Amino acid sequence: MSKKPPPEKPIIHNGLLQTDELYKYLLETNVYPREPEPLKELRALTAPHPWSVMGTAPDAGQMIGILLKLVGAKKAIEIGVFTGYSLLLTALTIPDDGKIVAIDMDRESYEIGRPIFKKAGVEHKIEFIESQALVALDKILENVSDEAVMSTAPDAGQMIGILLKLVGAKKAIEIGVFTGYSLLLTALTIPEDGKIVAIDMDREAYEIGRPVIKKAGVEHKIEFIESKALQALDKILENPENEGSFDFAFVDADKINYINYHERIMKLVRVNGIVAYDNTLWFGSVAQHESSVLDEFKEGRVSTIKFNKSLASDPRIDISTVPLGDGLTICRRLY
Ligand SMILES: C[S@@+](CC[C@H](N)C(=O)[O-])C[C@H]1O[C@@H](n2cnc3c(N)ncnc32)[C@H](O)[C@@H]1O
Repeated sequence: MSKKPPPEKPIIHNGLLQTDELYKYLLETNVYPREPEPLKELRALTAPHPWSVMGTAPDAGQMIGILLKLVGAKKAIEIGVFTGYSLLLTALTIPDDGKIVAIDMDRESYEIGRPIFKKAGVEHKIEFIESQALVALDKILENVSDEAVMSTAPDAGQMIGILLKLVGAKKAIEIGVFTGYSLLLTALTIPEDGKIVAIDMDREAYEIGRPVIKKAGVEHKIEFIESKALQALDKILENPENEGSFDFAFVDADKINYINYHERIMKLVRVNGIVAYDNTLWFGSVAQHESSVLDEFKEGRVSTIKFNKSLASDPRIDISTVPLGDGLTICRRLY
């Protein structure tokens, strides 16, 4: 926008109000006396800009401030930054650990306001993205769906719930927790004095879901182990009392290790107990020719094919692969 020629006539700032006097009255009575110093400074700094009219009007800014407070905003996104009046206002309003993703293709104008954000001590809350907004938004959304795809699919979850009830599971083990969808589902299903050993090397993701687990009143059933799963399983197996002590196991972690997990879990789950493996159809790639598989699925495809083959010929289990979610293979330990 800043590359456009500036307007020939100055534009009057009276918005939809009938007269400049009325607008001036509003600003001088309600807005300027309460406008924080850094915003005043930024407005003054922007005033000589040929496109200063692009800055968010301070009266509208005041309303945005109220809305931010009402929703208790901690994470905000802004499309269209210019020199940053509304951005600074947002940064001044949200808490110290808040975050604003601010998108504008015009870095030059953003740099005008930046020293004031710095001086106001709020620059750490801002992630400026110099980009066309649609491109930036699509990129942000890619990330969200990548993460969302990690969670166990709700239809597979429903089946896990039935299985837990059928085996009367009281003691379960889960490998691959992420934010805890399947973990919470298990915790909600097993009895009050039930126990789940939940293993994941990523505590951060677990902490995202933990408040929900707490609120649901089931946190006492969970023992979270932050560790690489193989190490944690070997440690659990050091105690012979743990052998055959689990009614149910759910595995939803790195595909390359499924074979290794299976050997250990066969020792931990009791005879007649259930083990469910997630993602055993690996986005459909197991039935595709390698040449037509996307690069990011190739490694998982090879591991999954190998794993499925080994389960199919494992005499210690009954198996059934159900096309729920990304493929759920259910095994019952026979001996
Ligand atoms: C698909 S997600 C699990 C999703 C989870 N079941 C749910 O319902 O949201 C996979 C998880 O496995 C964990 N993981 C991957 N490899 C691991 C390993 N070797 N040891 C422990 N955790 C691992 C990742 O940190 C990630 O959180």
